[in-house]
Amino acid sequence: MAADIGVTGLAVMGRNLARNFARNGFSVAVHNRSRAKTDALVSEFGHEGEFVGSATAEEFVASLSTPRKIVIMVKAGGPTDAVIDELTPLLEPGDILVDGGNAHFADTRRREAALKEKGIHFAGVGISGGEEGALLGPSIMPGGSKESYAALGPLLEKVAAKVDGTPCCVHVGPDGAGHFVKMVHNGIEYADMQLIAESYDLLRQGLGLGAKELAEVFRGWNTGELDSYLIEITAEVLDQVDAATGKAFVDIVLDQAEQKGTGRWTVQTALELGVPISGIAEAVFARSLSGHADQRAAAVNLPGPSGGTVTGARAETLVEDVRLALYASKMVAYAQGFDQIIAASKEYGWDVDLGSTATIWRGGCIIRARFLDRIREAYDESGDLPSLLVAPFFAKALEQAQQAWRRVVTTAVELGVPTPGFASSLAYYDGLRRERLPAALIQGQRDFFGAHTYRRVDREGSFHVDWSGKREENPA
Ligand SMILES: NC(=O)C1=CN([C@@H]2O[C@H](COP(=O)(O)OP(=O)(O)OC[C@H]3O[C@@H](n4cnc5c(N)ncnc54)[C@H](OP(=O)(O)O)[C@@H]3O)[C@@H](O)[C@H]2O)C=CC1
Ligand SMILES: O=C(CO)[C@H](O)[C@H](O)COP(=O)(O)O
Repeated sequence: MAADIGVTGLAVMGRNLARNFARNGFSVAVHNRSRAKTDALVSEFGHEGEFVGSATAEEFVASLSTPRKIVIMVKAGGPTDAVIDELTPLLEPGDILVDGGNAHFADTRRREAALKEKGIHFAGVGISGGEEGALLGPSIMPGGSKESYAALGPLLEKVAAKVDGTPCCVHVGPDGAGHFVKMVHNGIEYADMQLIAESYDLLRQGLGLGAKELAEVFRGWNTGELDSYLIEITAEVLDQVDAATGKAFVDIVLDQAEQKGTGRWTVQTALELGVPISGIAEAVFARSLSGHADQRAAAVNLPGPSGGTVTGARAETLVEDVRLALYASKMVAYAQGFDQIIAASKEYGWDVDLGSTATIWRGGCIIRARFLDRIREAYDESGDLPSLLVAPFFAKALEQAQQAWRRVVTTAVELGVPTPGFASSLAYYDGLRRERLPAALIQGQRDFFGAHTYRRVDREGSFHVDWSGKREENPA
């Protein structure tokens, strides 16, 4: 019998996605470059559903019902191109190739355009949730044509996570829209993780709390507004004890955060689109700084406070203040991420629905959080919000949090605890709400040294001052 869907690339994500399809009643053709992973999947999990294992790409393609639907789950970049190149000559017009990896959206656009010429649909589909999500229900962000989604959608929606019965899977938009939204998801993931790490660091330094006590703090936070997957797993990580040493697990892990590239892409793309995603950028840079071990070792004795505990009234409110600072900074990260999606949607004509995007992030993915319901409501109520932060729910929450946020940044600065995420998010917030910014002075400087011209607050047009002459203003 011909299989309903194929999965090629059977490492942690592909294997579990294939099992998810099979557990949901689809027959699944499975294939991997090296045969061992295919055999292992069929022998270990064959009882979970109907799998058709193939040793070669030819067998794999031949085992699928037409039009073929093939999900590629391999390393992003060259490996994805290699798989596409191997499969394409075996496919027919109307077949659908899905890239479920973390591809750069520009690669997806290039691949879709090339395959379109051969009549093959190419859909870049963001998938989040890690190993467990792929098996039990990920958040799925499909791009590609409406036509490809008409065929793929029912399968993807069946295996996606569900929240209140709604699948965390909606057609995001054409060509690279799905992978773009997944990239921004990962950028927000970086920001959220950095903010949580700063909260942990400041409370540990400022109050002298141990890892187990901090696990309890995070567990408590997870019952309120901050309820989210990342807060939940933070408590688990902090609770973990290293079997070899009996120390807190977090204390035996090397403090150098790695990255595979999606956070960096988010920032690079934001720079190109001119969108200030400063909180996300700080999170990427904080990981980079952590990895500069030699510089850190050389700088360790530079002057400045190195921790120290907070006492008195400030100590009593620090946990709640940090919770509020985390909540407010997290709102900024999401607002910046959504701004970036809006900018790309306009640039590429994707028409991404922001409320639906918030809906698909409510479950299954790494950034799933209770407050995504509020984001969905905000964009459903007003699709052209100038910033998420001005939506009534968020404006009110920021009002309640902003004084605590300032106290937290002040405390961190006094203690010498680096909080780039909190500080830059607060600076972004203050920058947005400032009636007049010092950008006017920058314009003056630009006009002085480079005759770059400026606009006036009281008249239309561009102007230039003859700085090296009589310093008179002339229309540019
Ligand atoms: N891991 C995670 O939590 C998440 C990963 N992703 C993305 O999903 C995709 C798969 O991730 P993951 O499961 O972690 O696997 P990896 O990213 O570790 O990729 C391993 C898979 O890629 C295959 N592969 C590598 N090079 C080639 C090549 N040149 N030709 C053919 N196949 C090749 C490997 O085959 P072989 O066994 O023969 O070496 C193996 O099946 C990636 O794009 C990743 O970014 C998305 C969300 C979460
Ligand atoms: O895509 C993901 C989740 O949605 C991965 O977990 C993500 O790639 C991890 O990124 P990094 O290794 O850069 O921290």
